[in-house]
Amino acid sequence: MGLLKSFYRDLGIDLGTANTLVHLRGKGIVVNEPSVVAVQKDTGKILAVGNEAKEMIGRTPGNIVAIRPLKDGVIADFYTTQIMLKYFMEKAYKKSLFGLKPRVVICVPSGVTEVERRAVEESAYKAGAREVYIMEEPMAAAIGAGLPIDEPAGSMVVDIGSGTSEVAVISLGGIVTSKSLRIAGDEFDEAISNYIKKEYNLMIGDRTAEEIKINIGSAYPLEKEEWYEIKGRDLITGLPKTIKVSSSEIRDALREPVMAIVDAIKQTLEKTPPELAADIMERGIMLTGGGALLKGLDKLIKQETGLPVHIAERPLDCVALGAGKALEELETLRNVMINRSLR
Ligand SMILES: Nc1ncnc2c1ncn2[C@@H]1O[C@H](COP(=O)(O)OP(=O)(O)OP(=O)(O)O)[C@@H](O)[C@H]1O
Repeated sequence: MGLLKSFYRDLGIDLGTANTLVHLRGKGIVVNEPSVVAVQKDTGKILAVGNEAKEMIGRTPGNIVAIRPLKDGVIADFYTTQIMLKYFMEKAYKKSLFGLKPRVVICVPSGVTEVERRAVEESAYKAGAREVYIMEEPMAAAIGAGLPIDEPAGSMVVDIGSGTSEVAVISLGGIVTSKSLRIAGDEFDEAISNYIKKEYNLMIGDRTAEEIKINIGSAYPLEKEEWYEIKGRDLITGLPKTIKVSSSEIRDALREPVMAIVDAIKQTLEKTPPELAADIMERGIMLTGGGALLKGLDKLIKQETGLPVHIAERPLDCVALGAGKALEELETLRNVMINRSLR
């Protein structure tokens, strides 16, 4: 196979806590599935991965459990991550990886330890990669959002995923200053569950909490406040119960984790060299990741920082698009990788 043809096997992977996206060179994003694996409890046998696994949960006998092998953006279960990664890579090619041995760019949160980074690298090799490049998520997000990362000017990207939020200032292809916090979409869901439990004695599931967040969750007062009906289990009677919650209640419930992200942005701005801060004042802050879709988050950040705030065109796809682009322009963007290793 010719060198050029072999490049078309390159994969850019956003191995996310909630979703994994795979970008295949020349094709775009070809896999976008939940980072979930269905496992038989007693035998530990893996029954399904991704969409299929998510669909199985709750609809099958109780001995099948859902595992999210990543927690807070890092690998919590190495073996399951490796199986999941292999499945998604094969799905990207629509065939077995046997003999393909692709080059892979895979993204990790900027705050990870050496051990956590190596675990990601190792799982990609075990899944069948030939060459692995590790890239920091905010860098990939910035490239995917179309920010001019190699210019000698400062750009700020805030990537809010489900496990981690990353704030970074980028200039000349490098991260100048950054902050990574393990507060993101999952903590928003948890804050909603806790609020409903405390105020209404109602137990709700993770999916319901996420549904509430997506439907009526907000960070800034809405033009028209909304109501949402939810079903759960009454903690006192043990019986099913339905209640209605308002968007303003949910906004209050979300205040703490949302403000933690706003504070991280402010702290990063304080550490930013003045020239780059001046660039950011002009260009504004770019929001990426699913959390960027929380209603009014852009308005709140604008109010709190006084800076213009933009939401990326495809916030959920930015990291995978950026990883894919980095592979396409490997020669010019090589310096944006943390490391490259060959087997
Ligand atoms: N419309 C929306 N409003 C608020 N949150 C949303 C919306 N759509 C998706 N989300 C949230 O975005 C998060 C998923 O985002 P994303 O796919 O960028 O994260 P990830 O890459 O899986 O996580 P991480 O980068 O932390 O590993 C989830 O918490 C999801 O609930």
